[in-house]
Amino acid sequence: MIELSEVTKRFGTETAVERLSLRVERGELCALVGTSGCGKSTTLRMINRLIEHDGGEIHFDGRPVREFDEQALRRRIGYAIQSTGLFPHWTVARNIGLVPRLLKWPAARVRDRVEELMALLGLPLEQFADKYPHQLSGGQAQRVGVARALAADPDILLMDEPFGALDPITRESLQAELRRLQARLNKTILFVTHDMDEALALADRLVVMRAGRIVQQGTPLSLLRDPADDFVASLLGGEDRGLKEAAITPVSERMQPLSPRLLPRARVHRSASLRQALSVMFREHADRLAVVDDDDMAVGELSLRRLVEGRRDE
Ligand SMILES: Nc1ncnc2c1ncn2[C@@H]1O[C@H](COP(=O)(O)OP(=O)(O)OP(=O)(O)O)[C@@H](O)[C@H]1O
Repeated sequence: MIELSEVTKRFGTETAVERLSLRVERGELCALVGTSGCGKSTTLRMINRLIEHDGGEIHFDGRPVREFDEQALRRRIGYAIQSTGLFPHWTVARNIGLVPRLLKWPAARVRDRVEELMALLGLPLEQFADKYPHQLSGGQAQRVGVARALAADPDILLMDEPFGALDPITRESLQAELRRLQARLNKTILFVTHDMDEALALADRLVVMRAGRIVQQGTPLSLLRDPADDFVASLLGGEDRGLKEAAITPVSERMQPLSPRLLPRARVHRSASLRQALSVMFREHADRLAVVDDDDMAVGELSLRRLVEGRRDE
């Protein structure tokens, strides 16, 4: 879907990205992480040619991006950024319909698409369609930005901290929306974030960059368990790595069958994370939990020992 081979970008004498090779497969959600200034945004912007690369090759759908007409390329690649980039004098509906209108979709189809996206992103039409960006909260504006990026149904979404600067609750609900969209629409997403928990929770693949290069890539679990060096280990959370691993491992993976022993009162849902289970144990002073389903029926149990040692028998 997107393939970067030995891509380099220099700004004057400074090398922002150096011989970077990366392949993002169709339907994959890939997160770029790394310290400030390591070249994440530059990498993203070279893909849709907001920045031209100096060396190497970038392919989109099997063709070098240089061969595409720039505007045509950008209409096929959704782009959402933290500052949203909405046009201030346009209504929400007009902002969302921008790319479909540029693609000369008939007016009725544009209208239907805008309505569909507003519903998808939890922006009720009556309430938001005619508002202007300055009348929106930060989180609502970011939803509009994501809706606009999705409007022409691009196969690829590039997202540069689209949920930055949001409170944790709004952020979590937008992350959940992104996961749903990803599952439903099978988009290829390349995502830049500073929030390691966000990257670990959302990404199929994590790509760690340092000084313009990739230092390690793999699934969140593989990187947490086996960071290539101290830099990766500390970026992923240092001594908190264990808890971060627990946060992305569901209880259902470690749960044991119900034993004949009396079921503990403290309980946790089967879809909760091991980190949440640990938190319940800590709060309830319990070393064993009942694992329950949506109907609050016990479907298994989880001991502290099993939670902690689970990996031994994997
Ligand atoms: N237009 C530009 N002109 C000159 N230097 C630039 C330009 N854009 C980026 N750079 C430099 O290139 C390097 C990489 O920048 P980039 O924005 O890609 O980093 P980043 O990893 O996205 O950083 P952050 O996490 O802080 O957003 C930085 O050192 C930056 O100063």
